[in-house]
Amino acid sequence: MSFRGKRFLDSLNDGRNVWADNDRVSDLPSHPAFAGTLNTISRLFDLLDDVKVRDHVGYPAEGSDKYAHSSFLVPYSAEDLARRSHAFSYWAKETNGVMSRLSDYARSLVTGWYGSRKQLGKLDSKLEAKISAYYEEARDKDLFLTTSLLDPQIDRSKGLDDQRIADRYLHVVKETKEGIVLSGAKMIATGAPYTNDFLIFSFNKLDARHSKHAHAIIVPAGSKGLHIVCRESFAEAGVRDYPLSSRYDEMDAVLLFDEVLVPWERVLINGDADAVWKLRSHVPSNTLAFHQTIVRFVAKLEFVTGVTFAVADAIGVNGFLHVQEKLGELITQIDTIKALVIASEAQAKADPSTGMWLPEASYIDTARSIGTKLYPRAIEILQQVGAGGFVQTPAKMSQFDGPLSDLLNRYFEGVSINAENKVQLFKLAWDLLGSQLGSRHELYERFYAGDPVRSFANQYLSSDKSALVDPIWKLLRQSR
Ligand SMILES: Cc1cc2nc3c(=O)[nH]c(=O)nc-3n(C[C@H](O)[C@H](O)[C@H](O)COP(=O)(O)OP(=O)(O)OC[C@H]3O[C@@H](n4cnc5c(N)ncnc54)[C@H](O)[C@@H]3O)c2cc1C
Repeated sequence: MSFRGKRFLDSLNDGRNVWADNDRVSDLPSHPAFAGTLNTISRLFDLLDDVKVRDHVGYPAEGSDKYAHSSFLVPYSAEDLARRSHAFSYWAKETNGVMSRLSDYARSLVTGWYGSRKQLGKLDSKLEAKISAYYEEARDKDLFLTTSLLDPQIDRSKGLDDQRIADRYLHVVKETKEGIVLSGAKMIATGAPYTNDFLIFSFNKLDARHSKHAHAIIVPAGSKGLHIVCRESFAEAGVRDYPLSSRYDEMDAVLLFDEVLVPWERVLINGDADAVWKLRSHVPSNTLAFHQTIVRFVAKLEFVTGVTFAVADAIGVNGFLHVQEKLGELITQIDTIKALVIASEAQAKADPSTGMWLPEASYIDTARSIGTKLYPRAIEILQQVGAGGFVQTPAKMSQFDGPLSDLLNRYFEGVSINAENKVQLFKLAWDLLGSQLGSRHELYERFYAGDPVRSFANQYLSSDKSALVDPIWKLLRQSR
């Protein structure tokens, strides 16, 4: 292992409270729930130390003598944007598109803030300096970052005027010389157990009177009083039977704050609901981050398509017309998202206020919204093509070395694929569509970008309606 992967793993030993079941995990890299995923991430970090591949994922950072991940590159040209896009794609393909939150999303948000620091600095007198210092630290130390923006689902019909809700949503309990002290919960944070810092602010617009809940903060994962409560792990299955779960379980967690002190240098905004909303809805930084989400989505669709094609070949169903229709549909999915990535990059332009070279946001929004429907459909097609084959497998690959070996080799073979390879393929497909990890991914693609219902509705609300409706009235006027 080279320098960066090891430094990343060492950085996790910071006293953080990661809870897996009832155990507080003392050594993440050796714990079966995290070992496989951490091995994957540290390998990705090491790519930046490898002179043969580092240009695929990094760039020589200004003011620093070494490469930084391209998610930290502030784009001022089409070349810069292409470099960012290539890095997102490269990392995503390294995990077969399955890992979505490899920190390049949250890093991009910080990069967008940094590129807009002068404009955002108007929100608070100390914000520009705080953003600059944090960006440089995160870039130069390869910090792994994630976001946690939503509040716990207690009673969505009530808001912060309800005391039960106000007490449980993350809020400031006191201010001290050192910083602000917060209690309450946030959900969900993907990658939480192994992040270095959490970017935390409210996803929803808050009313000015809810100032105790209005903050934008960067919280170190090792903060005293912060509990990272993980969902059930999917990673403990063996690599031969669950090739994805064992390597790529990103882990999701709820964050419980029990009087956590966040030092002032990490408090970007405190008590100002309007300023928090301006940061949260800041188009240039969101655009840089959302761009990552659609680039990595192409890699995921390609992977599902590859698996589905292989399954169709393995059992000889690829000649049936309705199967071909479905396999063709998968290609249209890839091309749809790819085309939106290309369109967003081709129509990129300099942002008038920051000078950053930003991809066209409307195509990115469309790809994110439509992706919530494409992914479940891709998985449905995989199910339709492989049908009962996904459960016609022995429990363990190791049974090929056991007493039934000869019979398994005879009865599990496919068109021109031996039994062992075919079962391995179907187990991979099951891990994608039917395992706990597979189900989590369908949920993820439906919701990671926010509530899809409100996302589609927002596209309508923010659209240029007159450009579409005026021609209708013009035609009708001409028809009178
Ligand atoms: C696997 C996974 C990983 C995630 N990782 C992250 C992460 O790393 N960081 C992060 O910040 N977030 C993450 N999220 C959270 C994600 O952003 C939210 O799930 C999403 O925004 C929806 O919010 P919710 O889950 O609270 O659903 P809710 O908002 O509670 O919605 C539940 C249902 O109620 C409806 N509903 C609720 N309120 C309203 C309303 N006011 N108007 C109309 N309809 C309403 C919704 O349409 C939906 O049908 C993750 C989610 C998943 C599933």
